[in-house]
Amino acid sequence: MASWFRKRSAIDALAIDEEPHSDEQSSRHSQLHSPLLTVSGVQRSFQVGGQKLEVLKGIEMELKPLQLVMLKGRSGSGKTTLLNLIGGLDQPNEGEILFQEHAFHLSSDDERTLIRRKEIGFIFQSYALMPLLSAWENVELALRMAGIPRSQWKERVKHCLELVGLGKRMHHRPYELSGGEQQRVAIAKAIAHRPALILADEPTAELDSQMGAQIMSVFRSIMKAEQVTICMTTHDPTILEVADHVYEMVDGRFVT
Ligand SMILES: Nc1ncnc2c1ncn2[C@@H]1O[C@H](COP(=O)(O)OP(=O)(O)OP(=O)(O)O)[C@@H](O)[C@H]1O
Repeated sequence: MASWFRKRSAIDALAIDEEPHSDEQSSRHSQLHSPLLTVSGVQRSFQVGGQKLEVLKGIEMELKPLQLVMLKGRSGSGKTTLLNLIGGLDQPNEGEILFQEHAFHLSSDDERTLIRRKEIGFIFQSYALMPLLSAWENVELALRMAGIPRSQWKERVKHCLELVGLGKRMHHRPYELSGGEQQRVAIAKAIAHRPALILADEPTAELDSQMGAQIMSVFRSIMKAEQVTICMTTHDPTILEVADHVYEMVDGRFVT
C-alpha cells in the first residue's frame, strides 16, 4: 500500500477514536488534539529601497487538525506573507514555525519543498489551472507532480472531482467552466495528493457572494471527507462566520 494511503488510514483511525480507552487510543487522541502547525514569535521584514519594511512583528498562531481557520486584515497587513511562511515558501527572520514534526524555520529550501509536495495543497484567488487541460487532466497533473503512482490516478481523480460537485463536468476545460466551477477544480487539484493542510489565498475574491458561499460549503465537506485542515485569507466579512477560528491582523500583529 502506498504511504499516502497509510497516512490517511492512520488519520481516519484518529478521527474515529475520539475517546481514549487504552494507551494506544490515548496517544491517538492526543495526536488528534495536538496542533498541526505552531507559529511562535515570527517576524518577517523586507529591504525596500534601502529601508527595512517590517511586515510581521511577532506572530503567535496555532492550527489544530480539522479546523477551518481564516486570516482577515486590511490589504497590505501581511496575510499573504504569513501564508507563504506557513506553506514553507519563505522563511521568517525571527521565530519558529513547526509543521507536524518539521521545523520550517530551520529547514533548507529542498527539505521544505519535499514536505510541501506531500503534505500541503495550495489554492489561489485566480484558480491557477492549466488552460489547455480538462478538469480531469488538471487534477491528474497534480497527482503526477506529487509522485503518486499512475495506477491510483483514475480512482483518485474521479473521487476528487465528484467530491467538489464536478462529476458531470470532468472533461470540460477551464474556459468552459464558470469561475465557481474553476475554483472547484482548483480545490480538487489541491486535495488530490491527500495533504494534511490546505492553504488558500483569497479563494472567493473573484466570485459573487452566492458562488463564494458555495465554495465555503465545498471547503466544509472536503474537511470532513478528506480530514484536512484549511487556513485561508479573506477580505469578505460575510464568510467569516463559517470559520472555526478567525485571526485578525493589524499592523503586523494579531488582535483578539
Ligand atoms: N517580497 C517582498 N518584498 C518587499 N515587500 C514585500 C514582499 N512581500 C510582501 N511585501 C510587502 O509586505 C506588505 C504585506 O504584503 P502582503 O501581500 O502580505 O499583504 P496582504 O495582507 O496579503 O495584502 P492583500 O490583502 O492586498 O493581498 C506589503 O506592504 C507588501 O508590499
